[in-house]
Amino acid sequence: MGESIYVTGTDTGVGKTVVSVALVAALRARGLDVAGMKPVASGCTFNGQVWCNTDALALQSATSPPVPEYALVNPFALPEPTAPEIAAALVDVQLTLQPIEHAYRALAGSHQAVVVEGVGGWMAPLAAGKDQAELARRLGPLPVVLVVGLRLGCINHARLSARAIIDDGLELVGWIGSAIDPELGWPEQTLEALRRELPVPCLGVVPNLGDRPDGAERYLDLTPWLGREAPAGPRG
Ligand SMILES: Nc1ncnc2c1ncn2[C@@H]1O[C@H](COP(=O)(O)OP(=O)(O)OP(=O)(O)O)[C@@H](O)[C@H]1O
Ligand SMILES: C[C@H](N)[C@H](N)CCCCCC(=O)O
Ligand SMILES: [Mg+2]
Repeated sequence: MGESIYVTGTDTGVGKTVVSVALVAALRARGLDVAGMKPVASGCTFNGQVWCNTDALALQSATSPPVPEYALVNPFALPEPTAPEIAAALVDVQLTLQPIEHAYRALAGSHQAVVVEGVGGWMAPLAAGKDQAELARRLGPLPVVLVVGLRLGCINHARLSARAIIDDGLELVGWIGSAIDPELGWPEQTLEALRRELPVPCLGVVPNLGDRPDGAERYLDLTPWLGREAPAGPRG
């Protein structure tokens, strides 16, 4: 389970799903059986049987066989596209960590690694008083990767996020840029500033891939993460 990871981002809509799917593919290319997971998804549609979310479906289809049932990939499927605590309250759901841990353990039992996509940015709570840090800790602790959506303002958001993850006592193994804004001015200089200011290595920069951002794994280099000296202690 040394290759399992928690994927967070500088905000919502910054490329976490694009990168999470790419991480599943990149780890599979290294010969591992890998599952993707989106424990809490707000913004779901009813397919006639269950509520489901496009991020979770993308992660489920990226998963190595045996493909797990949807409820393991996404234990909390909340209809409205808003903060989880609001989305949960709207359908009278109590969001707790236990069902997420149960689903994660099941995935980790059938696969060698699990890529877990978080919700929004790092400080978006899962529920009142329940931070994502608590979940990442409980699932491992899992190491964390930060997806930086490359747009104006991302240097500040990336530095704040990195500081918060490290302050929360989690291991931040690297960051990955995703070029969500094709109009961003001075992209190379922005990347240079991110490389200089962030205290962890860059594991890749996904260029703007247009309307169908598939195949992002070819822009990742996981060596600084997987080749690192892992800290002692329990791992997810
Ligand atoms: N490198 C890229 N090239 C082109 N489009 C991209 C790229 N990265 C992300 N996008 C697009 O930006 C949008 C947001 O990306 P994505 O859904 O991965 O973000 P997210 O952080 O997972 O969002 P959420 O918080 O809703 O889970 C999507 O439409 C996605 O296709
Ligand atoms: C609906 C959206 N795509 C995400 N699933 C939820 C983002 C929650 C962000 C909460 C916040 O930080 O204000
Ligand atoms: Mg997503």
